[in-house]
Amino acid sequence: MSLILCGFKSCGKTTVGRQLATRLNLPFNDTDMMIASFYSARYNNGRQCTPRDVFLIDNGLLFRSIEAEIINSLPTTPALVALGGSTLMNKMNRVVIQDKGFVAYLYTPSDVLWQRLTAKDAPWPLFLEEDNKERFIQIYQERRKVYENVADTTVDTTGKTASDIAEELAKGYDHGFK
Ligand SMILES: Nc1ncnc2c1ncn2[C@@H]1O[C@H](COP(=O)(O)OP(=O)(O)OP(=O)(O)O)[C@@H](O)[C@H]1O
Ligand SMILES: O=C(O)C1=C[C@@H](O)[C@@H](O)[C@H](O)C1
Ligand SMILES: [Mg+2]
Repeated sequence: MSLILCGFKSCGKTTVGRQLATRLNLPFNDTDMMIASFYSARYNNGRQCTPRDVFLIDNGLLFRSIEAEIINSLPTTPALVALGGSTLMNKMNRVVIQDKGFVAYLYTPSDVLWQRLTAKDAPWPLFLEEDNKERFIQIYQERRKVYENVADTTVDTTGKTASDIAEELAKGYDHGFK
């Protein structure tokens, strides 16, 4: 069974996912990184770039279209998948993902996320022109409902280290999430 991590930007999908993949001995598929690799190979003569670079090309349009392809081509064999923060805002992606494996939502309180997002040198593209907390809270609440609807389980990450969260999920995986 594949285990798929979803949640808001900076909740820890990549950090936890990498540790969990090692712990469960599963291949790690981080869709944001796959988008950047796909773009580098197909459009950038193999020159490396970040997911953010791809996002900034046309305010996310190309990013979204590559993302949909990547989601469709995720392996059918067991893997650990870390999604992007907005992957599940697309209905087709939601349908495909729910069919690909067991989805875990990493719930993180908005204040913790706000701190992480505003502490970064490279802010989230959507915030480049709208760097205000009210807008962030609105997006947070909209997305939270979607994550909760899609996910098969929720892990409250409050006060936990990435390795605590990875261990909690690894135990759930080992027991078939019963
Ligand atoms: N449980 C945690 N406690 C403290 N810091 C954390 C925790 N999980 C992740 N972080 C930190 O938060 C930041 C964002 O983590 P990460 O990149 O894993 O998030 P993400 O969900 O993959 O974000 P994105 O949606 O941008 O891919 C990193 O600096 C990471 O070290
Ligand atoms: O929350 C978002 O809107 C995003 C989160 C990242 O993981 C990337 O998928 C991209 O930067 C968009
Ligand atoms: Mg990530």
